[in-house]
Amino acid sequence: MPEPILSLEGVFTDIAQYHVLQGVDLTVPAGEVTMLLGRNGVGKTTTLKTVMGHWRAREGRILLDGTDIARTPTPDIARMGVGYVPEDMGIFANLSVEENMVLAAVTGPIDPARRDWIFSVFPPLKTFWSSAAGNLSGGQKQMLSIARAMIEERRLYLIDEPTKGLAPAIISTMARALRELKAQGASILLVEQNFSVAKALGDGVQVMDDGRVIWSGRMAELAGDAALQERLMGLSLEGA
Ligand SMILES: Nc1ncnc2c1ncn2[C@@H]1O[C@H](COP(=O)(O)OP(=O)(O)OP(=O)(O)O)[C@@H](O)[C@H]1O
Repeated sequence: MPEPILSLEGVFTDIAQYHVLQGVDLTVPAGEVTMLLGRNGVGKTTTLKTVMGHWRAREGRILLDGTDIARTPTPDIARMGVGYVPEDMGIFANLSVEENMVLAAVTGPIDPARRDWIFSVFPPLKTFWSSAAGNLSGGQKQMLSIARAMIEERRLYLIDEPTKGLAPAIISTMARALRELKAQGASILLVEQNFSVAKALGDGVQVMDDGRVIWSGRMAELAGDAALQERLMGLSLEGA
């Protein structure tokens, strides 16, 4: 198993009076795609937001390549090479696709080679480069959201439900983009409810319930064990 690029150790996060994360322990091995699975409302999004510093852990350690970032400001976490794709996409509707991308590049101007690679992965972003992001289709907005995280090479991507509500052809485009990222050596922590996508992309799996990780292992093991899927998530990956 490769060294972890990210480890959470005993992370507790409160939102208002709610104890949402209740001692999350998880690791993301370098160069792997780690799926974060679990029923609705168990704390997957809160886990990503806590890593990114949008919510602050009350307790616990968040180690990025061994450095504790639990108290690090979010912009510094981004500059340390963590890209975040939020569930609500986080794009600026009134700005053009280009302006959205320029704002997402945290270390300097956009590298033209990187931009051309993104155009090859998501061709509509080239077509609509000067258009307002608010006028894009739902799938194109999701492409822009992922492209914003990809505009600079990151060590770790935190991606929240990138295929939610999308048509199958666009889901394939997303899956291809994530595979290309991985092929470049990036590590990815991915929340994904579409199990055929999860199965196709995931190397490792962490399953959450009630604010904790209740199972971790290899995707091949979970995908091949219907009883385990049922026990962990009340769902079957069979036939997905
Ligand atoms: N801003 C908030 N205020 C109050 N409660 C919140 C807030 N954000 C999340 N929660 C609660 O925290 C719990 C975990 O939410 P979270 O979004 O992390 O779950 P999730 O596993 O990502 O779920 P889903 O799959 O539905 O997105 C839920 O009970 C949710 O209602």
